[in-house]
Amino acid sequence: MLRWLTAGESHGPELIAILEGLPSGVPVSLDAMREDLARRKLGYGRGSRMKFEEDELTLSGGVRHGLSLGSPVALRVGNTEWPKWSEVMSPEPVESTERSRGRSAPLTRPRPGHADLVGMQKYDFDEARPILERASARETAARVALGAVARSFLSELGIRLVSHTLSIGPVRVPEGAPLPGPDDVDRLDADPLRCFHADTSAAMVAEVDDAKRDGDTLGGVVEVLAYGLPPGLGSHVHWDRRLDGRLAQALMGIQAIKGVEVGDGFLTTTRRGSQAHDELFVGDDGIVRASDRAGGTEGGMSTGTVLRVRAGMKPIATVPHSLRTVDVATGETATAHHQRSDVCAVPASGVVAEAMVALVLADAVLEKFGGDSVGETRRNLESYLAAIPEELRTATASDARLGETDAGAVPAGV
Ligand SMILES: Cc1cc2nc3c(=O)[nH]c(=O)nc-3n(C[C@H](O)[C@H](O)[C@H](O)COP(=O)(O)O)c2cc1C
Ligand SMILES: C=C(O[C@@H]1CC(C(=O)O)=C[C@@H](OP(=O)(O)O)[C@H]1O)C(=O)O
Repeated sequence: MLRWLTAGESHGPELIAILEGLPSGVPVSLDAMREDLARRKLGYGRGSRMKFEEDELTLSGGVRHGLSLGSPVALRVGNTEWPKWSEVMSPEPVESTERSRGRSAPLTRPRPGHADLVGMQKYDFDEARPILERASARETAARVALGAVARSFLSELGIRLVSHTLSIGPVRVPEGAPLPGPDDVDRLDADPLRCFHADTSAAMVAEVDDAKRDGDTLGGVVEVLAYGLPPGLGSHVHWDRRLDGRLAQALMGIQAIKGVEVGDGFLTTTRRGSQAHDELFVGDDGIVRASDRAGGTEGGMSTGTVLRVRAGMKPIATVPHSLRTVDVATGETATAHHQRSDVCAVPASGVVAEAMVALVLADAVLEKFGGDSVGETRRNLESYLAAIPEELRTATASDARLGETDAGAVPAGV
């Protein structure tokens, strides 16, 4: 079992994360983790904070000479902006006069769509600062750093992930556009919206410009693909063991994600049964699925084909053209507080979604194959695959196979 926890506030000194249950022998590279942290800052439409704030990553446990030890991996993502916030976010009490000025001024005009108001009700605060600090997606930096470790473990077993942007507001990748493979990550990261379809990406840039001009914000949809999964991760036997359910929870657990789809998702509900499923044929290397509408799971288990999951993000809640709210200090109608914000953070959400999918898959792999060292996990995986009787074997998922099926087409509707 793999467990993970994060702690830390958006403007605090650092985020802290722990990953428990990782076998020994997994390459853990600070450079690879920093690369993923840099990827999370990408995306046309992110706010100014992404430019001046640095993630200062350090490893505090669980790794020696570049390899995991089997003990909990502990890491810190320091925040270079901390000196400016050390009074506002001081863990020590501060004088009440200091509490009322500048950055410390109470935030009493909660933003609709953010955690501000309900958080104040629930945690008994009279202003939003103590809530927004943890509700902020700054926390996803810690998850992405952990996700890099999970990805390294998975890649030791031949499992590789990629994410891309499917839509920004109303602009979406057309039906039939090719899907990215695991070797397309650099190309995707070079695109302003992490979109695999160049013409759509240009239209997305225009959409972000438009929203920014209007003082507005945008959401969208990202998709994560996992290549090289074995069949049988997760289980049909109990609701909380279903792989699709676990993925949905992990993706919905990302700030602002409001919908998750597996495979063709809601589109499948509009099809007749004869057009909704992936028919089986005898291929050269075993049973072949003729399509990938299901997105790589059946009965809550991975099928061994490419996993395809999507997450839909609502538009950023801190709308520059401020939304109407109530000033809870005066009881008067007001406009919601706004200092700065992202116009669109969908590409960054794709990188976070990739991290969450990696963590869930790594957990499911360990549940199925165990192993205190990565070598043991690999041996167990290989012997499981070798023990599947010839007549039940499916051909291994690969880019080439995906290209031969209709899964290469991006289905309409999300
Ligand atoms: C990568 C990322 C960046 C975000 N940036 C902002 C932002 O700049 N301003 C904002 O108001 N919300 C931002 N959000 C969304 C808020 O964190 C989210 O709206 C808030 O937690 C409430 O959403 P919820 O109802 O899903 O929890 C961002 C989310 C993600 C994933
Ligand atoms: C700091 C990050 O994202 C932040 C997430 C966020 C929110 O409300 O979720 C609001 C913004 O912060 P601020 O309100 O301080 O400008 C984003 O910059 C990050 O992703 O590293």
